Amino acid sequence: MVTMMPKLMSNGGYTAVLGASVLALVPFLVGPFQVELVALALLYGLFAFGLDVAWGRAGIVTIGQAIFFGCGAYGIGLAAKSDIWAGWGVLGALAVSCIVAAAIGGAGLRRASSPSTMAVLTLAMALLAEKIAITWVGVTGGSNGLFVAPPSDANLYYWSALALITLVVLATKMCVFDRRLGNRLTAIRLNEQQAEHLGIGTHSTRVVAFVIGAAIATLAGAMAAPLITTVTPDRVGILLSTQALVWVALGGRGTLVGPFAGALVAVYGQDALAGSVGDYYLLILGVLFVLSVLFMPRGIVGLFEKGEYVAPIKPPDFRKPRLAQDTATTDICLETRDLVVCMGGSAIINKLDLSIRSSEIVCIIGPNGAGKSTMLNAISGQLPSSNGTILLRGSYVTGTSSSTRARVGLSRTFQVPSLFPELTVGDHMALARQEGSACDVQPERYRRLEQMRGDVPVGKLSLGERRMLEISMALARRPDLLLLDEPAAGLARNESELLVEDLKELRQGTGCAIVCVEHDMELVRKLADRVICLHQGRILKEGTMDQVSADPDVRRSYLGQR
Ligand SMILES: Nc1ncnc2c1ncn2[C@@H]1O[C@H](COP(=O)(O)OP(=O)(O)OP(=O)(O)O)[C@@H](O)[C@H]1O
Repeated sequence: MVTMMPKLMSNGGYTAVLGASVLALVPFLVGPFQVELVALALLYGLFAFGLDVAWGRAGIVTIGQAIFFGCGAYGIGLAAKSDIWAGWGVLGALAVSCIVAAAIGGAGLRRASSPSTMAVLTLAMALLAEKIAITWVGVTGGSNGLFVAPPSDANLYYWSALALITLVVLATKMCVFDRRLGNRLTAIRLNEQQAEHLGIGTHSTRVVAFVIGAAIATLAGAMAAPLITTVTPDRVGILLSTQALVWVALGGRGTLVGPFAGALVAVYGQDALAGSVGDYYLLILGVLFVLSVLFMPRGIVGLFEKGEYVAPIKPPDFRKPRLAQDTATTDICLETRDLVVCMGGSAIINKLDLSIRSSEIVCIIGPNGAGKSTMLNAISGQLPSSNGTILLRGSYVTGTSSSTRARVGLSRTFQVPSLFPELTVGDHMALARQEGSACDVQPERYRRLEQMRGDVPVGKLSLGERRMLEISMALARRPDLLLLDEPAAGLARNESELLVEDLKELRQGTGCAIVCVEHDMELVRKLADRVICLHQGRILKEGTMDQVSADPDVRRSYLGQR
């Protein structure tokens, strides 16, 4: 079995340790001023690394990351002002940062939000934080800021900073990137829709990543405060936030050393060019950002990258969440009552009553635009229903997310296979099993696909193989109900016939109920226990294929077109 996840950077941990060992020699090579400059650049790198957890790994566009860096710096400034142990300043700043990040993430990363929501929210928060820092003179010192004594021993401080950075980077790699959370972040970044349907709570996962990034930035800010010496409002502001974005883009998003490389280049560039280009340096930085996004999408590190790291996945125990139970639990697997789905002001699904038994294979047919895909989307939680109820295995799931429904036992596939670009077949299955079960039941053909094509990226698969892989992933959860949206579309006749055999083998082996939207009437005839013809969002006729196809209304509205 393939148990590897892709590819985020080459031998990341070793690179980090090797880099730290080389950097430890810096105090032997340069004077105290330069040592402090390198320390500050590395701490900016740590700040950018925190940003990269949010942006590079979780795809969260944040324009106000300096709020958290500044929070750490002000924590130390306030501790110095109050003459208390600096550790209290760090702990207080961490607590404030995590709470603020959780609040911003909770509000800005909801399912209904677009990426720009988070960008605008963090931008507004950074402007607000800067305003507060300027006006709350009694606490923050206003524009004059707070003084923090510089380190008495530059070399010792440098090594302490380096140790902290190495520790944070390795801990983040081992406890986040190489673990289940890291795999989830990869999945969400590559294909959020499929991640949801695998059962990954995309909202909570992203919020956790954002909070981790904020905590790292806070630590960086706290450690940098004695090097900055005066903590002023610009430490929480927009300029530093956008500079950090440039550092990450320049160094390489989603890599361990990229944010550090970007920060080092930028800080040293600024130092070297400050005299000659003055404020134009920011313009140069902006141009660098655009160029690196356009021509070096993986930044400086990407230029040297060969392989990427692989993280073992430990498949968890399969658990289904508890939901409110309906009183009459039967062998009914799926039930919709008076289901209404409105889009563009009209009811696409109109008071649909549907009942699917365990182990039953039901094919949904109907003319284009009848609402078949909409029905699947509403049942799987991708579309909200406007009215009515949906029960899965007797549990009310109306209004719940796709990931919750996946955890209750619903899996689905899409008209166009929804996979994770860049990942291999083995990666897909490892990810699906991480969220599902290690002992899933797969038809023979699917097992062979995984064994023989495990290392093949999905982009190189045929349509038939992609469809098989998508179904195979859906099965990793050992679902009670499998929804298939036109699984035979684009397949050759012999592939469709194999698909029928696969689905029957699956039903036989697992007792899973299957609801299959399909236009291929030959396939429907061979596969279905029951056929439902949908028309204008309502059931026009249901029964065996012979009963449905003999119905005059069905012939007029649908079969006449075929
Ligand atoms: N986002 C949307 N906003 C408004 N109307 C929509 C939207 N998506 C789909 N519709 C409409 O809903 C109706 C049902 O679409 P749906 O895709 O569910 O039909 P279908 O039965 O699956 O058709 P097909 O067999 O062609 O896939 C169509 O008339 C379509 O135009």
